[in-house]
Amino acid sequence: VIGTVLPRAETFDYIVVGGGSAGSIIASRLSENSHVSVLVIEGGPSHENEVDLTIPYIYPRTFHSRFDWNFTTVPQPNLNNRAPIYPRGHVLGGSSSINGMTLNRAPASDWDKIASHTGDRSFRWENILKYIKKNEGFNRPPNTREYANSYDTSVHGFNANKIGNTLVTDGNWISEPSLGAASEVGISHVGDVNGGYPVGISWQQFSTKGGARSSAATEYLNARILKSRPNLKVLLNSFVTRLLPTAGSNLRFTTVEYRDASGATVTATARREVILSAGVMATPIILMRSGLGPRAHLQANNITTVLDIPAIGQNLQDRIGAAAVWMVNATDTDDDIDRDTAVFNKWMDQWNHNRTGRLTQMSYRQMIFGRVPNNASIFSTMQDPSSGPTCPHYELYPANKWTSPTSPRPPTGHFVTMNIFVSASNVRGTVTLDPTNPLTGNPVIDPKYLSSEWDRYVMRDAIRTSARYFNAPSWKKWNATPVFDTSILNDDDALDAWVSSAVFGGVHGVGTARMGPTNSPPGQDVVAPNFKVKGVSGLRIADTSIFPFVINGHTMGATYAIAEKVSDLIKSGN
Ligand SMILES: Cc1cc2nc3c(=O)[nH]c(=O)nc-3n(C[C@H](O)[C@H](O)[C@H](O)COP(=O)(O)OP(=O)(O)OC[C@H]3O[C@@H](n4cnc5c(N)ncnc54)[C@H](O)[C@@H]3O)c2cc1C
Repeated sequence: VIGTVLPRAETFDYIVVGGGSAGSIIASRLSENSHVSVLVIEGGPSHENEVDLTIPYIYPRTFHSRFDWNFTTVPQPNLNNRAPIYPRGHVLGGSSSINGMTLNRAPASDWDKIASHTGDRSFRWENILKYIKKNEGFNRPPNTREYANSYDTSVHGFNANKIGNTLVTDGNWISEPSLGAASEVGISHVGDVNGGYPVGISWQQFSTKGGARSSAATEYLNARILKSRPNLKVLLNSFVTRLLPTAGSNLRFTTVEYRDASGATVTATARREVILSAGVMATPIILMRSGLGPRAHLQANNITTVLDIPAIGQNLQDRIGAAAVWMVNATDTDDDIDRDTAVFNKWMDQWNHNRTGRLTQMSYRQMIFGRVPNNASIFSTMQDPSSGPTCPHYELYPANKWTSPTSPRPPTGHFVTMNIFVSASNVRGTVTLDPTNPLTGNPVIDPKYLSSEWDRYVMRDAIRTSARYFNAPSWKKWNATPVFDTSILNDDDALDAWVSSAVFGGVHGVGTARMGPTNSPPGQDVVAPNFKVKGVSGLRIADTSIFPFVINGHTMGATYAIAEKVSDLIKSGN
């Protein structure tokens, strides 16, 4: 059942706040039991029949659209005071409906680190894998060239009605120099990026199915499911302002206040629990508006503190990216798809005809995860913040076209862009209330990008590695030529200055309602390993905000895994 306004008398066992990547899965799993009633309150519209959310290649059209909350960060001093965009999905399926569809899981050692941090072994890689598989429908695209050692079936799930995970194995021109150059500069081949040990070069996997986006909404809250479950209701275009203590106890948070699609401010109360899944930005904001958060900050915004939880809105971690562009003499890059309508229309016709061709995926074929060398000078002053020797410090992601968002594409020429991400960042930023409008204003996002020497060091090392890769023999045939001044590579200060101008921010934020051990001191962490908010009752959080530290890969897959896990916990009465 889908709607925009709720009949007042209706009550539910569970209310899920935010029908996003995690929320869609949780609502769907809980309502598998027809005796349990579930309400989802989602701020955005439906994903159904929206072409920009369906055709993988054109996904950037969703930025700045009605499907994006359109957040920006505060000006970042280390980015020449630029304030990058911080896109978040404002639609059923949340960010999984607008994201780039790169399907990674955190490396095995990240999960093991979460387990040791929380004291809960069920987060260990070998234990979380069952939730990863439960969520997945792995498939190879049909009729494409098979590359040796490009996937490992033992780490995948094969569930037809779950998130499609499609391996890229097509022989686009870029694959040969990409794999060849990696091997020439000593980057090892990884049989499956999602096998838990991603350091090296591997074939990309995308959350697509049959040439179209496969999201938490398309698989878990699609029209078929919504129609067949009278016990599941989804309210769209309904903005949750805060949670209210439920009558009888000021520490039981099972009442949700929201502004419905008619503009009325109303409440709904769950008989059992509220699950807050509004994402890394909105979850801490909703908690703070509810009187849960750092006391001084709440006071400054005229909000009465119900429980002082200093960790809320703190510990924001992300993976920033920068784009370094190289010109090539190949003619089969994706640049012409973007700048020549006739070329785009040709591929569009093919997609419309049978959902095949270039628009079924993004401009990526391989991805490289790397580490700075063990003997790097940075380790004399700084501890390695990564989760261990098999955890990446950075990611290199070559795109078969010009993708730099900080400089416009030239009208002619063909390009390869190396997207460079810092993975194991040790920067921690904040998300706070808008002091001019604490109840409905946008989150004030300060990720403190590049504020640590570690992040700057990793960025430099990654860029230099990418230059070695493009200078390797396999790229000679394609005459790979940098579009930036390579003299910066020999000068740390010049490289830092280039990075400041080229970084485009992050989209993999975590940590603003972080999970900690059951018995950690009050306020240090927000949720316990069972996802329950510490110190209050009736409330769990399940979304990217709970991860205690940066996920060293793209975050969607890890979010799906915890959504499956929390659903299981709730269903089994834990
Ligand atoms: C542009 C972009 C590209 C990305 N690319 C990739 C990628 O290629 N691979 C990858 O793994 N990860 C990617 N990510 C990151 C990944 O998508 C997110 O980390 C993940 O989906 C977050 O899941 P979530 O459940 O925490 O939040 P979301 O999926 O964002 O869900 C939150 C939901 O809550 C709703 N909501 C928020 N506030 C309110 C409110 N006040 N009232 C009611 N509803 C509310 C939102 O509308 C949304 O539906 C990308 C993200 C973006 C934005």
